[in-house]
Amino acid sequence: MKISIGNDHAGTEYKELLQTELENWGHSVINHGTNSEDSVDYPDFVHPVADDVESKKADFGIIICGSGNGANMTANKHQGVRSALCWNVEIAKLARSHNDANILSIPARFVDKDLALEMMSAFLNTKFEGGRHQRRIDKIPAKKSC
Ligand SMILES: O=C(CO)[C@H](O)[C@H](O)[C@H](O)COP(=O)(O)O
Repeated sequence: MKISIGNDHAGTEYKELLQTELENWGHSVINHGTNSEDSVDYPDFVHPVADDVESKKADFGIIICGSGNGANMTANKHQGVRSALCWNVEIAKLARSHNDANILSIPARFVDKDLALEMMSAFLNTKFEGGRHQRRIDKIPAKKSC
């Protein structure tokens, strides 16, 4: 699969680890993240990932910042993006099986590296269940007021 990845300075070390693992698993990675630990602004590195997912240039996105929240909020501004902030393996599986999430947001300062890898594996290997969950995600987009 094609995976687009983005991170700020808080996620650089995790990005390097996750990118290496993704490539070992045979995926191709588009790296939009900073490669330095110098302070940067997460939207600059997350919007390109959401663009890739929105345009279907990538199958999935992985975004990493300190708490995962800023990255997640940024990604969810894009149409067709469902970004999920995850902090354990079960939540990462549910984000796919129930929410059909297409971006995984990882809080690098609150999960260790092994857990980040396990969540990424669970996320990429879990299928959307459809059915009642499809009906619900169809209702997520905000309706325009008159
Ligand atoms: O903005 C964030 C929270 O949603 C990200 O976690 C950032 O990584 C964090 O705010 C960066 O903080 P820093 O003190 O500038 O390193």
